[in-house]
Amino acid sequence: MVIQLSNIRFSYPNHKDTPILNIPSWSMAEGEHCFIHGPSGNGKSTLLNMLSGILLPNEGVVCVLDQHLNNLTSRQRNKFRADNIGYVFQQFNLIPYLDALENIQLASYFSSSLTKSEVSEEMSTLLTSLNIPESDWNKPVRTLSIGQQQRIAIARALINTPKLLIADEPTSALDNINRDSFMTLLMSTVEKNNITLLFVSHDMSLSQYFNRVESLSELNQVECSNAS
Ligand SMILES: Nc1ncnc2c1ncn2[C@@H]1O[C@H](COP(=O)(O)OP(=O)(O)OP(=O)(O)O)[C@@H](O)[C@H]1O
Repeated sequence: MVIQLSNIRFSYPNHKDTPILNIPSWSMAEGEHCFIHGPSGNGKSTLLNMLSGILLPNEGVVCVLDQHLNNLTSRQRNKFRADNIGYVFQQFNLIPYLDALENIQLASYFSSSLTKSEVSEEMSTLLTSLNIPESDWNKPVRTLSIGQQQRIAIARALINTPKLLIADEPTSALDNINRDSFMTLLMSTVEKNNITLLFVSHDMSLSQYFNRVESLSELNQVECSNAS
């Protein structure tokens, strides 16, 4: 299993009496493309932060790629995340004054899986396959279009050849045309690289791209709804 959650309970330290997650059991197998939907505030980002080892549960076991994240120190979890998990964020989180190559290089800096020359080669391959013309690779990303920035964010998420890709509302800043081309590109890229994909969004129209669709409120048994 790529993800295995058992008896998870989580609440934020400053809101101990407000449980956010209560997940008895949930898993994802290698190669699955899973879409989890839920309204704003019902714990999607909290779940993703737990799967990537940024947050630990108060109870239960988080197992990713056969590694119990609970057993790792925070430093080990950071390394594990850099080596194994790609992340595409809602607001891209690119550094605006750095160019495409520098933004991608930064992600590779935290992982030891590739040498410097392998990183250069892989960056060229990814940017080319994601349709970013070479003439744009050295421009500050803030001067590129939103669609191009989004594609650079995919390249950055894939540079360390992750086995698991996590996407948190990555289409929220895109118009319909850019959204559809982003989704088509994302799905063909994960398919080609045999990457397991977990994608969360409130936008149900995106579910058509996935072979597994779940509602967070069904897998999360938390008693009172946090959704706003
Ligand atoms: N650091 C925090 N401290 C305390 N409460 C938090 C913290 N982060 C999130 N929450 C609360 O936890 C609940 C779930 O938040 P979360 O961000 O996981 O939801 P979400 O489904 O991702 O929402 P959105 O779609 O709006 O991003 C919300 O009620 C939120 O207010």
